[in-house]
Amino acid sequence: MRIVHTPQELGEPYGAGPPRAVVPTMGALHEGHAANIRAARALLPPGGQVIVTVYVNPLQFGAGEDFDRYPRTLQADARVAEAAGADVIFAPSDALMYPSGEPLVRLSAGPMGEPLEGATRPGHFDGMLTVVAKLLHLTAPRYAMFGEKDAQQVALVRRMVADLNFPVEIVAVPTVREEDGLALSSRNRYLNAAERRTALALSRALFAARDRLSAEAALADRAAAGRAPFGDRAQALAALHEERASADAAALAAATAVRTGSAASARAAAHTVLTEAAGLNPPLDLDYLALVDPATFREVPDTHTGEAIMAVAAKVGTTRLIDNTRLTLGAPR
Ligand SMILES: Nc1ncnc2c1ncn2[C@@H]1O[C@H](COP(=O)(O)OP(=O)(O)OP(=O)(O)O)[C@@H](O)[C@H]1O
Ligand SMILES: CC(C)(CO)[C@@H](O)C(=O)[O-]
Ligand code: BAL
Repeated sequence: MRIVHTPQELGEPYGAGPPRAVVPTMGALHEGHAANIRAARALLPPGGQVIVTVYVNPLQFGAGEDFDRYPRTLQADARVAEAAGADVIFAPSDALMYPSGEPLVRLSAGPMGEPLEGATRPGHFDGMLTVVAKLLHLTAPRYAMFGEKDAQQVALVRRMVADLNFPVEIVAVPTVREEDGLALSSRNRYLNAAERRTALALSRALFAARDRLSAEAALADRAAAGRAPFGDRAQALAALHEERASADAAALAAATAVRTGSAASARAAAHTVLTEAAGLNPPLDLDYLALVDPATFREVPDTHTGEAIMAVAAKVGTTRLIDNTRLTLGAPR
């Protein structure tokens, strides 16, 4: 495996050589990145080239964010990339990426870039799309891999290549998690042990929403099959092994108005976990919990049925983390 710094060193330019798959990263590689690299390898025919880009893009960081302290670990990254099956790391310089300094012309993410990450990090997605466009020009891949952990990012990249006719297929890779559920992230290395315990609330909130929906669906199926109903709603969810049921049984018992499989139900389950984590030491400082339409990243109404993305962002100490999961909201029963 080679580390190169210019597009010329990548070999045949602009699609003339064997097909390429690119994995754009900011380095500090972990198993999540490795999954992207393995997925890239699996897509290519023999002789194809897997390129991992490593570039900490100043344009997508706001003032006061962690650009300066972001981990830069190129030699260790090379070992992870090679073990996962990459052929080359492309680590461009600032001078190559931004030859005239801060670019006067840049891409605009538009309305899908405004909520959630876009609201907390103004300009982040314009900077991200601008660098991704440049990396795609420089590497000329057939495929480009992006993690579902950054759900709004991959949705925006898909729109960019569709709206601007980029000749590349965007491939989304499922989120890799630690055994206890924490989504792998380069920023996890900022966490001490106590902060890491608090940070677990992000994934636990998402799982609580998912479990609530599946417990409610099972409950409705049971009723539809004519089997005896449980004593009350809380008892029913507990019997169906919903993780949170015992902790918020009272709230559930009172929540008779909550429709089976509804957005409100999912939001309530997640908020129970996040509220509890706000009282931990150190506390979880919630930025947002959102249940959004995957096509717009706008909040879905309580009447929404079908696919939705539940996304969460929070700070623990000085570290800001994000996570998300896909949920299917049921029709009213
Ligand atoms: N746990 C994960 N599973 C799968 N893909 C991931 C995971 N974490 C990051 N990725 C993907 O790897 C690519 C590069 O991400 P990046 O280098 O920013 O790493 P990161 O771990 O997300 O870091 P950060 O801490 O900055 O969020 C992105 O497409 C991202 O979605
Ligand atoms: C896609 C990306 C490499 C662009 O800088 C970055 O946003 C990331 O690491 O997700
Ligand atoms: N993982 C997305 C890149 C960023 O946080 O800037």
